[in-house]
Amino acid sequence: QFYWRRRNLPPGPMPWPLVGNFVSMFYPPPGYGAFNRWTKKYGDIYTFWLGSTPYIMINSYEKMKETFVKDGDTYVAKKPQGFNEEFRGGSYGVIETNGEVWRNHRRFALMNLRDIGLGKDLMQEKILIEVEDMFKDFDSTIGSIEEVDIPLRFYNGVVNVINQATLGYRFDSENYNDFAKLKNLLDFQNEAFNDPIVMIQAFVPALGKLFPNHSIQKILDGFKNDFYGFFNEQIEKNRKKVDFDSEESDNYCEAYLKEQKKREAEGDFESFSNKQLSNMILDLWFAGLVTTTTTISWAIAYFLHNPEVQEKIYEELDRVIGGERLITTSDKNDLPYMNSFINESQRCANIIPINLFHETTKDTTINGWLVKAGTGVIAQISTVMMDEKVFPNPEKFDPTRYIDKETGKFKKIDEVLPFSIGKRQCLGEGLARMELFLFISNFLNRYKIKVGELPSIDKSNETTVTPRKFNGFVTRRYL
Ligand code: HEM
Repeated sequence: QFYWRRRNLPPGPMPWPLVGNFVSMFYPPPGYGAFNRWTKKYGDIYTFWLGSTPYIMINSYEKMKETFVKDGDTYVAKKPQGFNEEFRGGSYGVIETNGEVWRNHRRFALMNLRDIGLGKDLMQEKILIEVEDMFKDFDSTIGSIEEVDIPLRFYNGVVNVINQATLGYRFDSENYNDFAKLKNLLDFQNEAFNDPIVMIQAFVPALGKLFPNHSIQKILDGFKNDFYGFFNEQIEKNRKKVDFDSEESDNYCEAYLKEQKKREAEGDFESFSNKQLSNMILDLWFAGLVTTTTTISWAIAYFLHNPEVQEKIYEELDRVIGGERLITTSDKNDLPYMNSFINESQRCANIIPINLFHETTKDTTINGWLVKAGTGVIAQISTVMMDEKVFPNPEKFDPTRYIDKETGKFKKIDEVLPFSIGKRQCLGEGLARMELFLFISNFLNRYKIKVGELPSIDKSNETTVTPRKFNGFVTRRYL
């Protein structure tokens, strides 16, 4: 059957019965090796099978532009995944929905992010409050003989940014227990999905029955009530506080509840439902938290591994900032090396070894192959970010790749696309970029870091790219 179906698809690695190419993807983990190998062998378009579903992989920036950008509407849909709909109780949220639901809610979320301050200085102010809180926390550890968990401090800050943006409040000492409970759930979920037997069930659900202790359904059931319970409780608290007469909203939930009321008054009880709201908050929370914190932890790990990078960063900060004042986005253009460092961290951390699963919305042609509507397609960003033609010696961490030799300014390279490409490009890109810049530059400006043991930057022991864990000491640079 595979043989028959493969005849009409771009050539690629031979799939195995039941699992397709899933197993080979982990030789070696987390998958870059296999995708690179196949790109070299079959070119920038080939077919990869997950279980019995084929996905056409797009592996160069040029082809991504031809498909996901120039013909965006054909590549806009996500391929529905059964386990996801079962978890949510239907098709809800923004990450996995299609058509009108997706379009309306993506637009509304983007508009709201802008309104609550992304386009103005308001979002920056909120992030800088978290930066200062992180400073207080780090400062209190100075002189202690115990090493501190450095990535955890960033995690706390990023959680507060996303919680402020979605629900309008931050976690502090008074509600720390809520946060601790939530963090346990998130850690549990992250670890569970690092197990290949769990991951493959997303594509071959029947395998769950063979491995009852690793059943994806059991794992999802284990935390879904707690997650929805937490978000629903916060939504109801918010509902009680909303001033429905005011046009201004301070967070996503408040704006949503106002829109809901407006639509209900017009007889529309469907499009802004309560269930959609809890799923939207879940999506924004999940998509925004792990990605950003994982990237920051890798950036600090690369910093620790590269003394020459440390020197250049400190030299630029001393020259341009020259003291402990807070760095803001208005300093961004004057810190080309810092921007290059963050860019290279995103490229090398390459946290999404296989991008999200799309499908074609109509019959089309890819590289001369006729492709039917509903065929899986993936913009394989991790391969493009390791393309040795664009990034010579791609394994090397080298921020100078982005420094223009003549002007000394930051130079954008299109192939660095951690936020993906096309109509479903990351909805939180603006927020994430602001967070990465403000958290990382302010931290490195204020502190010197010393760690007993360098964090590992080897990814081959895990099936996904997980946050780096490390402890160390910090001291103030200017005191
Ligand atoms: C360093 C941080 C981040 C990275 C690397 C990242 C990366 C990505 C990628 C690769 C996609 C998939 C796009 C595709 O389907 O091709 C995506 C989608 C998405 N991201 Fe992010 N993201 C980050 C931060 C955030 C933040 C902070 C938020 C929330 C405020 C967010 C919300 C979303 C949402 C909602 C989607 C789905 C968009 C849609 O389907 O229309 N992300 N992100």
